[in-house]
Amino acid sequence: MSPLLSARQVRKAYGSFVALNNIDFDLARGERHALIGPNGAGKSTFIACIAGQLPGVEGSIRFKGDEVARLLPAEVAKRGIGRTFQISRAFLQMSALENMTAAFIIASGRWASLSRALLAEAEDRAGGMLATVGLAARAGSRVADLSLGDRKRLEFGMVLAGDPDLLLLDEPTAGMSIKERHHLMELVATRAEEAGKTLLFVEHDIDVVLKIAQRVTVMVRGAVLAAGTPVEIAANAQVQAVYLGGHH
Ligand SMILES: Nc1ncnc2c1ncn2[C@@H]1O[C@H](COP(=O)(O)OP(=O)(O)OP(=O)(O)O)[C@@H](O)[C@H]1O
Repeated sequence: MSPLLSARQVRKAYGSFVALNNIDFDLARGERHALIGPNGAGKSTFIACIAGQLPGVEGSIRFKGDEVARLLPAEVAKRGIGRTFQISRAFLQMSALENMTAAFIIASGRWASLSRALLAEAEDRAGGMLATVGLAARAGSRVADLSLGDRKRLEFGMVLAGDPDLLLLDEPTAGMSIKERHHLMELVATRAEEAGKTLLFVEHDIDVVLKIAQRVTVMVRGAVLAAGTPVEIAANAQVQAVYLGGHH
């Protein structure tokens, strides 16, 4: 089967600094794929390239066979690529339910013609999604009062509201305790599998990666060092050298 996403010779420079140097990368439909590597390897840059957030991306990124490398973020989203965002300050005073409702209204594309019926429907679906991500009991809580883990669950639910085929998660567990990290990523993996979503995530915790990912790509200094199953990657001498060699 042809890959859901296929990147070829992707290159991105910030001024004279080359952050991504001719990346080749394939993502199979339905797969949970982790992107790992030391700080500054280019992982976030690659995620941003796929999401259409960076100008001047060279090379090819095909999604469902179509070239998406130079589309705007909204166009990329429309084609079925969703990425998580930190909830912005303006929305922190709103409840979890209100944020999730907004996500469903935006996903419906009918923001401009908001009716009572649409609002009720969005609220209903938002309640269901909060339950799906384990936040039913926090529906009325202000986002500002949620724990980091609960906020990340909310952000994950909000990207699921857009019903993308491919979910991009850039360090979804940053700042969380080991236990919380495993809980969140188990939830993400289960929900992604149930909904038939493809998952590409950046994660620094190798234990989480080895448990959750079906395939792993290791990046170092803007290039792909290795790609394979978690077992292959864990046994790869070059990868071990990077992680044990003090570059991490
Ligand atoms: N807007 C920018 N302007 C200039 N250089 C940038 C910019 N964004 C990122 N870089 C540089 O590009 C390189 C890759 O950064 P990127 O954030 O993609 O790496 P990363 O693998 O995600 O790292 P981390 O694990 O620390 O998040 C780094 O050296 C970074 O300093």
